[in-house]
Amino acid sequence: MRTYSIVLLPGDGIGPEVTAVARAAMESVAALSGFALKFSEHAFGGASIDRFGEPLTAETLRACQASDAIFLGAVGGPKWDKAASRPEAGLLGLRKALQVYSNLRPVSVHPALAGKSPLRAELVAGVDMLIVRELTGGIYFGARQKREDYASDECAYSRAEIERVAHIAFQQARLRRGKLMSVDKANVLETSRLWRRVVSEMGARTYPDIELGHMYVDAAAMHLLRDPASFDVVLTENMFGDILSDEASMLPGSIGLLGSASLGDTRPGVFEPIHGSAPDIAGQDEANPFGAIESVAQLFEAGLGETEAAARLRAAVGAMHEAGDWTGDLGGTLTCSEAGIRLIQHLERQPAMAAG
Ligand SMILES: NC(=O)c1ccc[n+]([C@@H]2O[C@H](COP(=O)([O-])OP(=O)(O)OC[C@H]3O[C@@H](n4cnc5c(N)ncnc54)[C@H](O)[C@@H]3O)[C@@H](O)[C@H]2O)c1
Ligand SMILES: CC(C)[C@H](C(=O)O)[C@@H](O)C(=O)O
Ligand SMILES: [Mg+2]
Repeated sequence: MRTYSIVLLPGDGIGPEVTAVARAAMESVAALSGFALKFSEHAFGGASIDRFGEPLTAETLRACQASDAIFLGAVGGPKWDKAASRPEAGLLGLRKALQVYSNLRPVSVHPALAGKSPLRAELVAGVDMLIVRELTGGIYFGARQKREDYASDECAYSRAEIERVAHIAFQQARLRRGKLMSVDKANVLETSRLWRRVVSEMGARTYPDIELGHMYVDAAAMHLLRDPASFDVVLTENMFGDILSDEASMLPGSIGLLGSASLGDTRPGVFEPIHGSAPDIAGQDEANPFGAIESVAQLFEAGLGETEAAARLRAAVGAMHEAGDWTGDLGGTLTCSEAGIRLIQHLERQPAMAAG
């Protein structure tokens, strides 16, 4: 039987809560789809600081490198805000070490969710976009200085770093509606001027079939709310992508819904919901696990090539939306763990439904 090794990094706050649901869903789908998963779980982020004094140990990194795919819950929290090495540094270290330079964050609005957005239902109806965020460069990884009354963070990009993530975005656009919007701040930043020049050259030379546009990030933040359904693939650098994807999570109505795939040129990829550790609701079994579940669907599809398993999972989530089976952030009554149990019930009903 096909067997894959999966590393689980539950992390902190609601991370372990959504990871428990993700693991149960993975086990259920694997059994239904006829493959096996071998899990190993490791402390990561704040949990790893507490046990080992650092957010990402060499042993955890080795286990990740030897796996087929990594599922990550979330890291961080006020407890470690003053730690010498923060939980978030472990996350950045993992992304860099694995060279997962492209982060794919799909944003779509299931018809049953149209009334859940703070935007009018008719504005968000039909939203289906993919944010491709550069993940291992830019200001997150530039040189830093820190003195008592002065600090600096450098933002740098090379042509090669821009080209490799832009290829991913152009190729995704080909698989979708053929539109790519590159977002930068080329009216101010040198890195953005290079970004725009490189992406434009690639569009003209290699992807003339793709309808390529450019927007400044401030205008993009506005257009995302004015006409979100007009976006197909959005390509942007590391920090702009972080910010725009949290903004875009309000189109379907909750940050708890969005998943992501962080991919490099080889396995393993890292699959994680876009939200954080949510200290305000941690420990209360209130978190929405659907972002984690969407990340599992991406793990199956982009990480393992198990597309049928991903489809099963997404169909079960769709059935839950149709039934109004939601957690409190969407106005539902389910706890996080109840949502997980309900999801597995929907999954197990599927084959019978298909046969009947
Ligand atoms: N990938 C990651 O691990 C990741 C991502 C973002 C933030 N963080 C870290 O998480 C910590 C908290 O950050 P924050 O509060 O700015 O962002 P957050 O995403 O944790 O929470 C923002 C708000 O969204 C809500 N929320 C988040 N996920 C939810 C879910 N699944 N269901 C329902 N509601 C949800 C929270 O309750 C909170 O009100 C920080 O330490 C931050 O660095 C980690
Ligand atoms: C926790 C933080 C380092 C991380 C980021 O900024 O990339 C998070 O916000 C995310 O979106 O995955
Ligand atoms: Mg973020």
